Amino acid sequence: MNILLIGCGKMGGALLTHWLSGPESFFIVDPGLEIAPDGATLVAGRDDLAGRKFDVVIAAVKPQQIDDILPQYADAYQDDGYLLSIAAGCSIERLAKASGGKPVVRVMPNLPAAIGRGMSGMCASDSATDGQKAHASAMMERTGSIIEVANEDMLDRLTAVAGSGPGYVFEMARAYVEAAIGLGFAEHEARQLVLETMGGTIAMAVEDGGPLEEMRNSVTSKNGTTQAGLGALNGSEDFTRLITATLDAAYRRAVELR
Ligand SMILES: NC(=O)C1=CN([C@@H]2O[C@H](COP(=O)(O)OP(=O)(O)OC[C@H]3O[C@@H](n4cnc5c(N)ncnc54)[C@H](OP(=O)(O)O)[C@@H]3O)[C@@H](O)[C@H]2O)C=CC1
Ligand SMILES: O=C(O)[C@@H]1CCC=N1
Repeated sequence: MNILLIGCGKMGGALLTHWLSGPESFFIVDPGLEIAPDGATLVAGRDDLAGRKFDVVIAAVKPQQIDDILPQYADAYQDDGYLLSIAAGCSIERLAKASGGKPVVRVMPNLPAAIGRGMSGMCASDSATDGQKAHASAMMERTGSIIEVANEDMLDRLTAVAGSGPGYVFEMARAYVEAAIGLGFAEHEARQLVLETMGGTIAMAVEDGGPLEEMRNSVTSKNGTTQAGLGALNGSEDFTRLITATLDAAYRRAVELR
């Protein structure tokens, strides 16, 4: 199976590292790339394809570039080929038009796919076959977990939760480290304390599977240090409101990008 990856930046490149271990042959077009990753073939652009046809074309460029770039490759699909897009927001209708009417599978990955811990969502056009959906899903499973959502609006909501999610988590970790430095730790100590605390806590929550509120309470001694800290963090529910506003803003942006 031949696959053309259009755009091999932060997200496309992260996914590719796991895709390259699969059975497909990868061709990459990205003007910023000088050397192809091991096992892939770099092509300069549309005119460098020598009439080659692809079973899957993957759009991993910015949503704003889709309408300019994808039509250039509209005749590069096999008859039963499909388009897989990871572009935030960009609708199936727009993607189908830009690909010359090909079946479309929209996937929303996230950056921990780089270490095989991605969390993706997927939804497809009515024209996509079960085989095409199963193939896209299997590709994403090589990079972590995937769920199928009922419709595109839910994919845009998933983008706000999981696609952008690592950005919020990195920012929380950054602020947490900054505060630990403020309490007197050296930067490397603060980083270790915070990342091990966050990582260990998340791993425990996943392994336990119980209600997060109960797990939080199991740390919180009456009139103890955690209660004091949580009072400052979310005593008047400001943190809850902030997280809600964060997801709402990201979702609204996904809708604008449709
Ligand atoms: N980053 C993330 O965490 C996530 C991103 N996404 C989606 O992935 C897509 C890519 O985002 P991201 O990887 O962050 O962005 P990047 O800018 O890192 O990647 C886009 C790549 O496309 C290249 N490019 C530009 N023009 C062309 C062209 N004409 N043909 C082929 N390639 C081209 C860019 O090269 P150059 O830099 O030289 O312009 C760049 O390497 C977006 O649609 C985004 O919504 C989805 C989920 C998560
Ligand atoms: O910020 C963005 O638009 C992309 C999509 C999800 C994560 N990064």
